[in-house]
Amino acid sequence: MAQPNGNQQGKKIDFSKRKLKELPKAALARSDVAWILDLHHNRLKHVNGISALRHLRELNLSRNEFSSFPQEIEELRELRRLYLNQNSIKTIPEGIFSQLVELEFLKLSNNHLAGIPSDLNRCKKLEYVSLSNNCLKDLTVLVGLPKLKELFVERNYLTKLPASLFLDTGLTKFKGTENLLREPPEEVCAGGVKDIQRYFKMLGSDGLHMRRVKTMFLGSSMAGKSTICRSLRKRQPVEVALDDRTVGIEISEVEMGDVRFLFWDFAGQEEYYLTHHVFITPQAFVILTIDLASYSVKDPQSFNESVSFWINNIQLRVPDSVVLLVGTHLDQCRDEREVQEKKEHIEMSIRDMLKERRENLEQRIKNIKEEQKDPAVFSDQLRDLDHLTEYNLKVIDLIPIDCTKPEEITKLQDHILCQVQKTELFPNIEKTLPRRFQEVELSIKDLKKEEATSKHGIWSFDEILDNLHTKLAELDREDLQCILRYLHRIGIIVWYEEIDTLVDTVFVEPSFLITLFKTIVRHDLVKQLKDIPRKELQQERALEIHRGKWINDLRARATLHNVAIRVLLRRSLREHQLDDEDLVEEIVGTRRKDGKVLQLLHHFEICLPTKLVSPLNPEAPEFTPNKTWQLSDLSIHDPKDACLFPSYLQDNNTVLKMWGEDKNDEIEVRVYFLPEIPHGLFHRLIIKTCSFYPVHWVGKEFCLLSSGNRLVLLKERCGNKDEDQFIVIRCRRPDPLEQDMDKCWNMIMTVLSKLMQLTEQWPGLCPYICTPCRERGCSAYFHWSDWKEPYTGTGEKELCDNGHIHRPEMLFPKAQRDTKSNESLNVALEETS
Ligand SMILES: Nc1nc2c(ncn2[C@@H]2O[C@H](COP(=O)(O)OP(=O)(O)OP(=O)(O)O)[C@@H](O)[C@H]2O)c(=O)[nH]1
Repeated sequence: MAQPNGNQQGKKIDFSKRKLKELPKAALARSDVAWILDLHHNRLKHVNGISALRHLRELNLSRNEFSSFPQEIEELRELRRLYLNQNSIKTIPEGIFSQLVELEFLKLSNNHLAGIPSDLNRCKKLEYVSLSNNCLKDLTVLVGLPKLKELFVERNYLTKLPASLFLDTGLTKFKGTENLLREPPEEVCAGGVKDIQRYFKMLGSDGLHMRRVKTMFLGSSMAGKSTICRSLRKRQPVEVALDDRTVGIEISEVEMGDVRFLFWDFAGQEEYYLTHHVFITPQAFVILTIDLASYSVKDPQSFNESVSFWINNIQLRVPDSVVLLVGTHLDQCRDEREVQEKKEHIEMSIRDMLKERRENLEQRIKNIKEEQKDPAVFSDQLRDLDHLTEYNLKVIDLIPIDCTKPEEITKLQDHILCQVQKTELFPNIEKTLPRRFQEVELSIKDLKKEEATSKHGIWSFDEILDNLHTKLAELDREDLQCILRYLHRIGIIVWYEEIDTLVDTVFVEPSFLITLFKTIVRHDLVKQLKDIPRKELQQERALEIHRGKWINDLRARATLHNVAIRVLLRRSLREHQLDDEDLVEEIVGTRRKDGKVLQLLHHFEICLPTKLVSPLNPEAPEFTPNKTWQLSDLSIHDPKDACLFPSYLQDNNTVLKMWGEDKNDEIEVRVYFLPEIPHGLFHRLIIKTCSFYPVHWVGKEFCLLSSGNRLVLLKERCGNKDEDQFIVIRCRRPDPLEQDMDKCWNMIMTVLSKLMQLTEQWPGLCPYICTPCRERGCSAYFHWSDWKEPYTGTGEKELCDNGHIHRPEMLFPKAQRDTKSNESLNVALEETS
């Protein structure tokens, strides 16, 4: 007979992770005293007999195989907590919840529920309800639950939230992303309960119905993005000079028909890609521009560079987008046949690409299902993969145009308008907004014209509030915060309130800020440094010899001196005729304080503040005898004198010299990425890990971290298009005879947690973790079911598919067997959860 897991405390019976198909008799044996029954991670489809446990307070049936709601639960009248998440329940009959009046906690996420029974409303003691990942369209049933504090409804089909769910209720936590919300829009919901309450209070009964689409123009340099953008704006062809390359991103607003388009024109030059992903946001319309004249159907590189690179990036970062293909330079193509051939080639190749990705995902799901020894262990991973297959990049056929002809611009405009009207492509283009939102938006537009600030559009929060008060008397602080958050999320303004030093700064002209960004992150930085006149150097107390050093350090170490950054920014401001010294200092910074631009670059992990002298090892003993090294506050506030930009790194020599040859007795973990490693991910991993481990060496595809006398090597392997792309994490212990691997695993797990945290910013990315067999030449590997879940193997040794024997501690962290013993993993888990 099945026995409960571990030590039972009388009131709790634990039968989790047992592959059970029936409720075990032993679970019912203590019906008089059992309070908690844990049956999660089994294969249950029913729980016949459970009604015997009349005093049950908590029942956990998550991760089982229920396709219908287990009716017998209605007999459990004392139930407080019920877990039925991660099953396949489609409906819940009426009449069950009306019996469960003591229920306080209900978890039904990850099922297929299309509705909630109306008698759920009788559970007046409910405090927590999770219904995420279902098919719900309406939440009215939940109105009037007096004690409801936390509600989770992400990934459903909700279009509208009931105002009475939020107004004058005790709700404190709400998550509702990835629905089809119009009222309130998702950008308001992202601000949490308080913003939703503000929204409904301001909405009243006469909300405005707005149709607005953020439109992002992506594509290679010279494809014609700016030409299209500017021509659509002017409603006639605009010729863009050949040397007028977009620097960063240009933002503009255009009204076409009854839709307002917010155009974001992204620079196509490679050096700018690193900062693009910050601004590529979900729920946007992407116009992928391709120069048809230079496109070649014979050269695969042509498709890779001008199409597949972009489609992959969009798919990784915003996998649910709508992409319109626009082919420019029609006038420079030979004839209609050439255009048709190229159009068909591009469309067909994209279809193949998307099909291949889908098949790859399906194959992986199939493999896991076939290989699985214990389905419960893999269920999280299967769910993530299933979720990835649900993403559906919608690519609209290519429209070829000649940007030099007025009628072609009109044709493109009509085509764009026609696409955004299609509800199957843009189901929630229309948003309901309180009139106050529009009033504030219009007033901010007026602020942009104010002479004193029109060139930079930088305002303090209080200045904006004061200014708006003259027009909108009863607008309070919280109202304005709620509206600014919304305007920030839709891309009208930039307000990074999460950065302490910028909480009071609102950029009403986002393109100005981005232009400043690009003063530093650009393709021709060395030339920019060379072009600085001597007089401007002197203003920052720099000499010619300093310039030489800046250029050398940039080339050799990818570091840019803070003085150089200040000189470049000053230059850029002067070009914008900005000379108010207070403002300049605020943006540029001083020797003692970083300016706003640098703060933002740090925040987005584009660069890492660094010292130019060799870093001291904080764990080394201090020189003074008998005195231990003090990690004083000084090391934290120590002003840094340069920034490391990993994107400017040229080679790997320093790292390779420090690391020497790879050895077999090191621990190695690999993280594979499907379809590929996103551009900039490795650079950001370098910044994340180097800010954690102050002793480090960096290279173009390598990074070496040191903690005490242990070394961890990170290596990016991009290979060519047909090879798997992965990141290797290796750890070398100081003494090969040392048996205790815990410290090595601590380092690896810290790096891994930072990497997994980063991957969350690319929702279309599919990581796969494994330990390769350490035997030289062996291609076998050990798959990690889930990096957060404990490894459940108990054997003394592990055998690879080719029969090579390994000690488990060389393959998996001890933390995977005993989570509590690994502090850094626990920190990592907290960070990522
Ligand atoms: N003849 C012709 N020229 C075009 C057409 N479309 C764009 N051009 C020209 O191609 C050049 C590059 O166009 P841009 O719009 O600047 O290209 P972009 O994609 O914005 O380039 P980046 O700013 O580098 O990202 C400009 O000189 C345009 O005038 C077209 O359909 N026909």
